[in-house]
This record gives sequence, structure tokens and C-alpha cells, in this order.
Amino acid sequence: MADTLRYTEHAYGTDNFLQTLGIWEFPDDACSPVAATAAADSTDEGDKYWFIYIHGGAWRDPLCLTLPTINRLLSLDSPIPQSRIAGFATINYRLSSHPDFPQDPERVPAYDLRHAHHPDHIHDVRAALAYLRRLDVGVDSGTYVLTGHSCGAALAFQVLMGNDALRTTTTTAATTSPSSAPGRQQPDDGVPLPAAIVGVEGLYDLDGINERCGGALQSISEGAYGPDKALWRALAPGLWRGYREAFGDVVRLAVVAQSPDDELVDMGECDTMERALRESGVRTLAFRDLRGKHDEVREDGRHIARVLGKTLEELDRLQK
Ligand SMILES: N[C@@H](CC(=O)c1ccccc1NC=O)C(=O)O
Repeated sequence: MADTLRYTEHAYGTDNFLQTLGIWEFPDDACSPVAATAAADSTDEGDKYWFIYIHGGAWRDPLCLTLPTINRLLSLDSPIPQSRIAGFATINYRLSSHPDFPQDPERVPAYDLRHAHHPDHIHDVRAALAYLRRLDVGVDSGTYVLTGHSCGAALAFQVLMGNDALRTTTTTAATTSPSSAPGRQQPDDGVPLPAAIVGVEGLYDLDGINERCGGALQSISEGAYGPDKALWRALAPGLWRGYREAFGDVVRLAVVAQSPDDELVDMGECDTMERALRESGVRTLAFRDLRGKHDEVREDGRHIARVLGKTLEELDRLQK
């Protein structure tokens, strides 16, 4: 499974221990069992894609890293032939503080602290994607599928939002980041855009879900974005409508997937995001038939693997 691939870990930043990413590549060695299976599969035609994952955990949970989906995609009954997989990468990013894992900022060095605030999380995701491109392993615009779980799904769609997701206030124009050229939606930071983007159990409108859930997401949202609800809304991928322009000629498909059994994120989030995508006029798939609770979906991985299989099928259909 994943341990049959060549795994390397990379620091894409130097400010914090969480600015790392992991890469799983297929070994070149033709004698290895994985390489042999990939060769046997090579009659399956079509482009290879990288599968890049952004974990969830409410921007703060240090225990939400995951492997199960990778193992599902490498298993014999995988919905995706190995010949279509270029590799896998997972992105870590600076986390906000968590009440269950307190740290004393007086005593813990900044490098080891989890005390990030927006825009640190999305900044790190962008830095990681730009780093992956520079590594020259084949991650480039249109060569990968970007998947996120929970707040990772929000971060994935925020990559498409470009400068609008980097803003820290609602009082200034969105395109004020130093690296942005006037009028450009994407900052000039070398971030490759995905061929498809897949949000699983995503948090797409914090104000909306927080209202529906009687304030249950108040402290999580404030921990990540601060107290200004106007800013929560400005950063919400589910309230944005610029996906058509953001897709350009590169991004071809957006997918949202949700389990009705999720006890933390309701179906309303999936509805909100699907509406944003459809009203923006981009090709959209929605799956509301995942099974399992919020964390079970990622711990099991089978439904995420299935949705990724459907994503690839749709990409293939669009290419014909
Ligand atoms: N285990 C998390 C909770 C969590 O991840 C979460 C809770 C409600 C809605 C979404 C969540 N995760 C999204 O990334 C925590 O307590 O920080």
C-alpha cells in the first residue's frame, strides 16, 4: 500500500514545523511489486494525475492527518487504475490554537507553536502548491486533482478564489496583496491550478453553518478568522461567484461530496457550495451519498476514493 511507494517529506517554509508536505511516488525499479502492477495496468489509456490532499480538523486539530484514501486508491479494487496515478501529496499547514492542546507562547518557540490565524493557512497551502511545482515531479497546472476534507475543502476552493481568499479585512479591495498585479484574480506566486477540485464534507460558509447549528462553530471560526463575521462571509467559498473566471482554461471540474451521516457538517454546506459552483457556471458534480460520520469518511477512505474515481471518469469524458 502507501508504504510500497517512495515517501519523502519536504519543508516548503521555515517559519513553523507544520510547513511541510509529503509526497508518495511510484518507485522506478521495474522489479518492485508496485511498478509491476502499474506496468500491467498500462493498457488503461489517459493522462496521469497527481492527487493532492489538504487535511481538515477545523484549522486547528493536530490529529487529522490521513492515509486511508491513498491505500484505497492503491488496493486491488481501486476505482482508479494505477497507470492513471502520477503520485500523491499531502499538505500540512500552520494550525490555529486548540483548547485541548494548549501551548504557552511564553515558553514554546514560535517555530513549534500552533497559533496561526487567517491568512496563514491559505498562504501555506499556496506556498506548498508552488513548492510542489518547483520540485519538478510533474505537479503543474492541469496535472493534478486537489482534494480537501472539511476545512481542507474550504482551503482547496480558496486556492481558486486567489486574492479574494487572502484578504484580511472587508474594508479594502480584495486585490491588495503585495504579490498581485492590479486586476488579477490569482496572485503572481507560481501556484499551479488543478484540473479538478474535490471538496469532501466541506465547510464553505462558516456564518451560515454556525447560524444553523446554534453557534456551535463560533470558537472554531473565530480561532481561524477572528471575530468579524463580514470577513467570514468574504472568505467563504460557498458565497463566492467567481469560479468561471477562476477556472480559466485549466480547471475543468468541481466536485462536492457529503455524507448525510456527518454529525459535524450538515448537508446545507454541500447545498451552498453546489449552488455557488452552478451559479458561477462551472461543470459541477455533487455526491450526497457518502456513508459515515465526519471523521469516519476520511478514516475509511472508501467513499473519497469512489468520488475521486468518478472525478477522473468525468475528466476523461470532458477531454473527449
Ligand atoms: N476535531 C475538531 C473538530 C472538527 O474538526 C470540526 C468540527 C465541526 C465542524 C468541522 C470540523 N472540522 C473541519 O475541518 C476539533 O475539535 O478541533
